[in-house]
Amino acid sequence: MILDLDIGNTLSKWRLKDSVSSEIRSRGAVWTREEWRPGSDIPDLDVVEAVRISSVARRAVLQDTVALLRRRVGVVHVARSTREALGVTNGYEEPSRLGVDRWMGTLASYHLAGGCCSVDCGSAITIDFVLPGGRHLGGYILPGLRLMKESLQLGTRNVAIDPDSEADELLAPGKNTVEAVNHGIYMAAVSAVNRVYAEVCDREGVAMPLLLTGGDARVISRGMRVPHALWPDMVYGGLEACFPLTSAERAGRLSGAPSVPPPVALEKIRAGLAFSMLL
Ligand SMILES: Nc1ncnc2c1ncn2[C@@H]1O[C@H](COP(=O)(O)OP(=O)(O)O)[C@@H](O)[C@H]1O
Ligand SMILES: CC(C)(COP(=O)(O)O)[C@@H](O)C(=O)NCCC(=O)O
Ligand SMILES: [K+]
Repeated sequence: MILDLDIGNTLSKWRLKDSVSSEIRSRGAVWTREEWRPGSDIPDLDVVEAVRISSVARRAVLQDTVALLRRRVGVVHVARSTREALGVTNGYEEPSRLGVDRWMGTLASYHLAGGCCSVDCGSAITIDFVLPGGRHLGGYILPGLRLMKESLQLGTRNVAIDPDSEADELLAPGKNTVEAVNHGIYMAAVSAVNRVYAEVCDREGVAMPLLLTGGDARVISRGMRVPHALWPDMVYGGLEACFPLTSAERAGRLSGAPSVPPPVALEKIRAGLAFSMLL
């Protein structure tokens, strides 16, 4: 079995993948914290031959996790943000500073769709662009839904937005504090992603496929005005592409990769942008 770990600021996600069949056997998540407890937090390491890790948690968390895993597992791959990988050149002045989850998501999205926009709706919402040809432009970081809500300190933090709510309802004026907060942060996140996508496509003169991942991807997806695909395993996809271990991965097939709808024509994106400026 292969153990894949995606350690984010809020949740540490894991999944077990069969190294022969490439099937996902199990998955789970625990709150990101200082210490991992094998058995309760992560599955039985006796069945694991190799581990791949993407972590944006504090350095000490990663170091301890790697030390623990190296004692038990023969192969441990730790992903890093590099200047270039898989045909993509990192747009950061200091490439190693780009969050490795963004780098993994970007590499996976480019592998699947070519030039694209990849959005990760987690603790933070990150929006990254790669042009056709592989030049990563850099991106945008804004607070995620939960962080925005917590920062208001109105005692609404534990009332999550139902991911099945209709976008129309979430965009309507709230009639109590919980609603007003939930609808406000939703409006902030969704309009930022829609606007950033349109602005960058306009600026670069190319309509790019759009891919979303992260804990809040499903609800944000409902408010998106342009065609896009959801890819819950996008970060894992980057790990698969960087450290291929199964025959499917070596053939370039990434788990759970969605079919990506073609973007709308650039003229339409520009018309939408021009319209929003007039209001
Ligand atoms: N069941 C859930 N538990 C925790 N967070 C959730 C859950 N469902 C949705 N979320 C949202 O997803 C975010 C965490 O998503 P995730 O992509 O795992 O973030 P990160 O990679 O930053 O840890 C939270 O900030 C919260 O807004
Ligand atoms: C921006 C992030 C905090 C997002 O983390 P997440 O929401 O996935 O937990 C993470 O990618 C990170 O720590 N990045 C380093 C800074 C940067 O990318 O510029
Ligand atoms: K994120």
